Amino acid sequence: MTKVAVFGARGKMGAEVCRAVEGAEDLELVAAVDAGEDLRAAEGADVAVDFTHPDAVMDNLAWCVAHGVHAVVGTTGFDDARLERLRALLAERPEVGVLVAANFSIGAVLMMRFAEQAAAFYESVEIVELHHPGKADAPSGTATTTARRVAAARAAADLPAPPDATMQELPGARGADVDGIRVHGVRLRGLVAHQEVLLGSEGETLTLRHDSLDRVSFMPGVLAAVRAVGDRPGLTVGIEPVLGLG
Ligand SMILES: NC(=O)C1=CN([C@@H]2O[C@H](COP(=O)(O)OP(=O)(O)OC[C@H]3O[C@@H](n4cnc5c(N)ncnc54)[C@H](OP(=O)(O)O)[C@@H]3O)[C@@H](O)[C@H]2O)C=CC1
Ligand SMILES: O=C(O)C1=N[C@H](C(=O)O)C[C@H](O)C1
Repeated sequence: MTKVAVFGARGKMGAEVCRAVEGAEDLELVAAVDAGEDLRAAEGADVAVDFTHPDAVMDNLAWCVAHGVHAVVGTTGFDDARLERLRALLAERPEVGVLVAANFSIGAVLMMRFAEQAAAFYESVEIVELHHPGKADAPSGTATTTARRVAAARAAADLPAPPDATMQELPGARGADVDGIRVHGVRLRGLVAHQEVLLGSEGETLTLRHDSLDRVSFMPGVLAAVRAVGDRPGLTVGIEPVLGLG
């Protein structure tokens, strides 16, 4: 049995993860910790799963690494600087594994890969992410990750910036600029987590869309990561390696 602690256990994702762990025969939920509660409840855990808040996650991970607890992290807000800090923490405890993923749903992982593959073939690309109105961060971690991967693929293909004649705009009208890719955010009651990648060239467009209609969509990826992280010392970014996607 792998002993699992959940941080953010009373949140939307944390509660779903607690249910998924309790329903898995090879996993045991040993701690369910929420804001203001003592992380020491997780001391006996093999793996901690963090779905908290971008402001809280780094302290939680510092605690995990210091206590030799592997971690699976869904909380967003990981830029290069944060990943570097995490690598530095892990260098002190090289036996510990931490897996950070912007999105644990299989469809979203595939969407990001397909967008990266298509990027070199289209002059234009923009991303629209659509989420529930309780989301704290914008753009979403998934949209930011997608934009960075698309931008890298375009750069590798020597593509110039997407065409855009805008000379005059209200602030925000053209979305956020992530590595030169425009990302637009929608917050709407009734939504869970959705994204469209719009690609266009002369005479055609390609739209890649993914919808998480229920938070159960993230659970197969989270459980696969929980089962794998103990055998992956150091930092793993994304769930592709765990899914055998290379
Ligand atoms: N990678 C992925 O596949 C996914 C990632 N996410 C990300 O996961 C994060 C959480 O999302 P969601 O569940 O919707 O958010 P919620 O606000 O519903 O849940 C977050 C929970 O964490 C609690 N919390 C805050 N600080 C701490 C702390 N220091 N220790 C323990 N618990 C804490 C919050 O308590 P309180 O409300 O009292 O502050 C709340 O109960 C977000 O960053 C989101 O973007 C979401 C879905 C999928
Ligand atoms: O806050 C959410 O809900 C989600 N957050 C992640 C993100 O920011 O990409 C993953 C998914 O989009 C749901």
